[in-house]
Amino acid sequence: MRSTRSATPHCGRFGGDVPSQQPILEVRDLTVEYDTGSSPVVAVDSVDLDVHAGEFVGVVGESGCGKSTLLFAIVQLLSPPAAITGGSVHFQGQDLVAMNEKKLAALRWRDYSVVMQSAMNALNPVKSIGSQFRDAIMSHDERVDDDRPAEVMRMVGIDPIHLRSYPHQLSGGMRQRAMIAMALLFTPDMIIMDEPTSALDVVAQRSLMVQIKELQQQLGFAVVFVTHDMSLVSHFSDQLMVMYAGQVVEFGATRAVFDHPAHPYSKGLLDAFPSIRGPKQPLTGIPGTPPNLAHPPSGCRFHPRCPVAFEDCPKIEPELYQVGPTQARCLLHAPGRTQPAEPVQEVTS
Ligand SMILES: Nc1ncnc2c1ncn2[C@@H]1O[C@H](COP(=O)(O)OP(=O)(O)OP(=O)(O)O)[C@@H](O)[C@H]1O
Repeated sequence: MRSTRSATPHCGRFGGDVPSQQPILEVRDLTVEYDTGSSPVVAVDSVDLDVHAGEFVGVVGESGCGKSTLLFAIVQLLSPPAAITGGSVHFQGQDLVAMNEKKLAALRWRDYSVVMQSAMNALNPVKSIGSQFRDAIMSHDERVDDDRPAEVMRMVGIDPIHLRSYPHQLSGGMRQRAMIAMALLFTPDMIIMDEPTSALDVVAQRSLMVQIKELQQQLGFAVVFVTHDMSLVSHFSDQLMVMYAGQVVEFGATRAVFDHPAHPYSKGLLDAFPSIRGPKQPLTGIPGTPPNLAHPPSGCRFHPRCPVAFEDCPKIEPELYQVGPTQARCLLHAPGRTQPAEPVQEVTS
């Protein structure tokens, strides 16, 4: 059986400190388009991301900003009309974009696993959990102890007797836990999770998140975790990537982004959910709606909704600028620029 690892402290590419080791996942300039027949929908636009061993990276943003497309592109599970049109994904130094399906299948489950939103869709309804675990084991040329399925079930808090159960015989929370158990069969180096708790009630969600975090700290795997729930990432992720309209608009240590959001969109997201720390504040949403990614706004994509937009925002495309320990794609932070006293435009709600 593969050995377990211990987590090492480190931080991401934009985190401010010097990473302690090579990233296990290096995403560079990754671009994904949906071919819609007319104008392509650029759902992921030149995204960079480094993930180090044992790191928990949260990816947040409103619905439709490209979070799931990014995850599917990283693990090479996109299907038409989506396609990677630029950039690279290296996992442990291996180029996943150039890799054939056979080699990818050998890496999946063993070196990295994927846990999606709905276990009911991911699990085969006509096979018992144990039989699906055996299929995953047998598809790899890897020796695994006979009691490993029972062991991973125990790790996620499910009685191994349920290896005999079919997915429909388990509750939603148990199915998600069973998916996570399956993801742990080979003790992978990284688990990619796309809103794994979104179908659960708040209590089950918390308990599953705590368990994921404990397992991550105990076994040392890295996690890339997509959610629209800021309170989840505030508790569990080390690094935070905020996406808007297919782009990374802010990246940094989670605490730094929460304490001092550098992008007006990050601030809007934070102001839209209740904080358990500090004084009670009225919740404010973000006015307007995310743009159509086939025709994104000119300049800064957030400018039509931004409360502090100024005259350059519709004209100049911002880059990711270093802002203290984080990076933000906002012209307010462009070198040599100063913040105007008043916004120059009305925000549409
Ligand atoms: N099959 C498709 N054809 C065209 N455009 C698509 C298709 N699937 C997704 N998109 C577009 O790609 C963009 C990104 O979608 P994606 O599902 O990755 O966003 P998301 O942030 O994960 O949203 P959610 O939180 O709702 O899952 C959206 O604007 C969406 O309209």
